Amino acid sequence: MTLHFHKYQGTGNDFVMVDDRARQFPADDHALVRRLCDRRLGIGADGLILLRLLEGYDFEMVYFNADGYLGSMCGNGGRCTVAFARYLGAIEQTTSFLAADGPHHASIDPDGTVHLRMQDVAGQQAVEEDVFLDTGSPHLVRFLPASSLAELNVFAEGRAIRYNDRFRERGTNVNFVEAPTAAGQPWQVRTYERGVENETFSCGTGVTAVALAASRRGASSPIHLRTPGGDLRVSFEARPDGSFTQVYLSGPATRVFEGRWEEVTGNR
Ligand SMILES: N[C@@H](CCC[C@H](N)C(=O)O)C(=O)O
Repeated sequence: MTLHFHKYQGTGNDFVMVDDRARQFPADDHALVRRLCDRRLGIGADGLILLRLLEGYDFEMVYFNADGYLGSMCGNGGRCTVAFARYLGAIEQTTSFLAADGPHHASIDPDGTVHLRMQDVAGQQAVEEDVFLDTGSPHLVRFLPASSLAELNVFAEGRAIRYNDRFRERGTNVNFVEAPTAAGQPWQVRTYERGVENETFSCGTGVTAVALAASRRGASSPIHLRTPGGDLRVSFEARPDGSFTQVYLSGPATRVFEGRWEEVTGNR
C-alpha cells in the first residue's frame, strides 16, 4: 500500500493526517494505523486522522489513537484538522465539521491560531481528591502541590489510574496539574493519554478539562495553560447548574512535513 500523508502537530501532540476525501484509506485495518503511528517502525505519531467529506458539514474528522483504534474527541487533532482543511482549500477562515462527539465550529486567525468550539460540558464529578469530566473524551484531573509536576513520573502514575478498578474497562486520560503561583502565570499540565498509553506533549481535551476544573477552584475564563509542548487557552461560560457552555480551545496547529509511505517487506 502507498499512502500520501501529512504530519501535523498542535503544541507537540502529533498526528499523521490523511486526505481521505476519496475514502480509500482502510479504516478497519487497526494494525496498519498502529504501524503508521509507531515511532520506531513507522512514521510516528500520537494518532492518525482522516479528513473525509460529509454531507451537511465541511468535513468529518475520523480520529484514531496510536493503538490503531478509533478514539473519542481529540482537541489538538481537531485544531490540526481545521488547519489541514484550510491547507487543502476545503475551507476558508471558519468551518463546521463533525467529530466523534458531534458537530464543532472553528475559526482560524491570520497568525494560524485555531479557535475550536468544544461541546458543552455537563459538569464534573469528584473522584476522591480528583475531578472527572468528559470534554468529548474522558479525563481525570489531579491537582498537585507546588513544584511537584516537573519531577512526576506521569507514565507510571497515569497508567496506575487508567488501569485501576474504576477505569480499567473504559479507560480514562489522566491530567496532572500545578496551579500558578503568581498572577499572569499559566496552569501547568502533563497528561497520560488513553490509546497512546503514554505521556504526550499536550492534550487539547485534557487542558479543557483542567480549565473547567480550575474554574471551580476560583480561576476565571480565559485560562492560560502550559503543556510540555506549548501553550493553549481555554475560554468558557460557567452556568449556575455546574455545566459549561461556549467552551473554546485555542492554540497553534502546524503542518510539519508531508511524505509518501510505502510498506516495504524484506530487504529492499
Ligand atoms: N490528544 C487528544 C485526546 C485524544 C483522546 C484520547 N486519547 C482518547 O481517545 O481517550 C486531545 O488533544 O484531546
